[in-house]
Amino acid sequence: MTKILAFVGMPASGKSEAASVLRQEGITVINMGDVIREEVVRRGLEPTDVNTGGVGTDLREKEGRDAVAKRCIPKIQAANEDFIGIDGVRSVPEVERFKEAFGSDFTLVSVDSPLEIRFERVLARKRSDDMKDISELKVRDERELGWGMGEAMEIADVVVENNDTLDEFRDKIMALVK
Ligand SMILES: Nc1ncnc2c1ncn2[C@@H]1O[C@H](COP(=O)(O)OP(=O)(O)OP(=O)(O)O)[C@@H](O)[C@H]1O
Repeated sequence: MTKILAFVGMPASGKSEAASVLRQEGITVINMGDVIREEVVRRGLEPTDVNTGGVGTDLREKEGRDAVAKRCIPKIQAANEDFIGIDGVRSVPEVERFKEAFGSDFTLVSVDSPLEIRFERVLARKRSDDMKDISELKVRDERELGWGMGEAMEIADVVVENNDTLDEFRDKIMALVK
């Protein structure tokens, strides 16, 4: 059976950093956002932020709130690997779908970091779609919480705090992998 480590967390909490620790260990990481980007391409649309958001909403409306998880499951099964990472869990129905498919081999990890620290990191990473003001990060937090991410974080199997150095955080993720 495939063991799965899936990450959930607020914007800029450190999910990509956690995923990169897995990748460095040679573990395949499936990004749930990529599933939506694939559907954008399949529909012949440009991969803009608006189109990705629209297709994500449309998929959830037509195929249920666990739509993206449902599309990830065959990918995980086809990969036929011992260990897989998942970046981008956003709601309880997704967690339920994964638990139904993989049982106790599925471990949900909540990456926790306070707003102020996340905002400092956002300023430092200079990503094109990032916010310039802490109030914009709060708006993004609210949007994610509106999709049920808070509840998904509450049912996580493990909580990893990321409010110290990057090295310390990477060590914690490495310990989980081991
Ligand atoms: N402990 C840390 N110390 C310093 N910088 C960190 C730490 N953890 C993460 N970062 C940096 O903070 C930024 C945000 O982290 P990351 O991109 O991993 O978050 P994310 O949860 O994937 O964000 P999003 O959901 O917005 O895509 C990145 O530039 C990352 O390198």
